[in-house]
Amino acid sequence: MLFYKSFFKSMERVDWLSSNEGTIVGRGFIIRNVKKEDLPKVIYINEVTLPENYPEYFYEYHLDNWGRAFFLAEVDGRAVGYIMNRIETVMGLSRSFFQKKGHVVSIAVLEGYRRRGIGEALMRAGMKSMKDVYGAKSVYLEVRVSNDPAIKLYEKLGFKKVRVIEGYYSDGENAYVMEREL
Ligand SMILES: CC(=O)SCCNC(=O)CCNC(=O)[C@H](O)C(C)(C)COP(=O)(O)OP(=O)(O)OC[C@H]1O[C@@H](n2cnc3c(N)ncnc32)[C@H](O)[C@@H]1OP(=O)(O)O
Ligand SMILES: [Zn+2]
Repeated sequence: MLFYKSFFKSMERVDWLSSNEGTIVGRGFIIRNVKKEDLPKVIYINEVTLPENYPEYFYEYHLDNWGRAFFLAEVDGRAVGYIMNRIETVMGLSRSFFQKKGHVVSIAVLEGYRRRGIGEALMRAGMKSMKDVYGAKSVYLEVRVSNDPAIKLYEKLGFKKVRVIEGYYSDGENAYVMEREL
């Protein structure tokens, strides 16, 4: 499948061992698209890792509309991480007037499975899909100003802090908006 072949080539780290239809295989983990029956696992990971939680229909809405940019990471058959994205149409100042922008809505990896490349692989899979499948020209996200691990991950992938949103989170914490071209 061309999509996964070019994804394979685009990896900077050489930790992709093989790939086949619908599945990307990394070192000790696989990344694959989320199916409806996976949503309880995604919701579980979200609830144990992040204070930003959503009703089930919110996940279903993203799965129904941008399911090819919604990924699950598994280790030995256990769901350990996910990335949920959406595509928004914005008015661009250059190129075409209306431009598609990817939005990383939520990403998380279970605590015991961090620092082994899963978050980065989820981000790369999501960005690749938002660009190749959905035609996004850029991607952005919000992140707590105190969330160093996530900010480091995004900076490693070329995201830049573009602005601060005061009091973005329900506990009053500010968010950085971070963005990069695709
Ligand atoms: C848009 C949003 O969803 S914002 C909220 C983001 N999600 C969360 O904060 C949930 C809790 N945190 C997590 O789930 C994880 O820490 C994540 C998703 C941020 C990162 O997932 P991981 O699988 O640990 O990331 P991964 O191992 O791929 O790290 C990739 C790079 O990110 C950076 N990084 C990740 N974690 C850290 C850390 N704790 N300290 C410093 N740098 C880090 C490093 O540059 C790392 O590369 P390296 O290992 O070669 O140094
Ligand atoms: Zn957001």
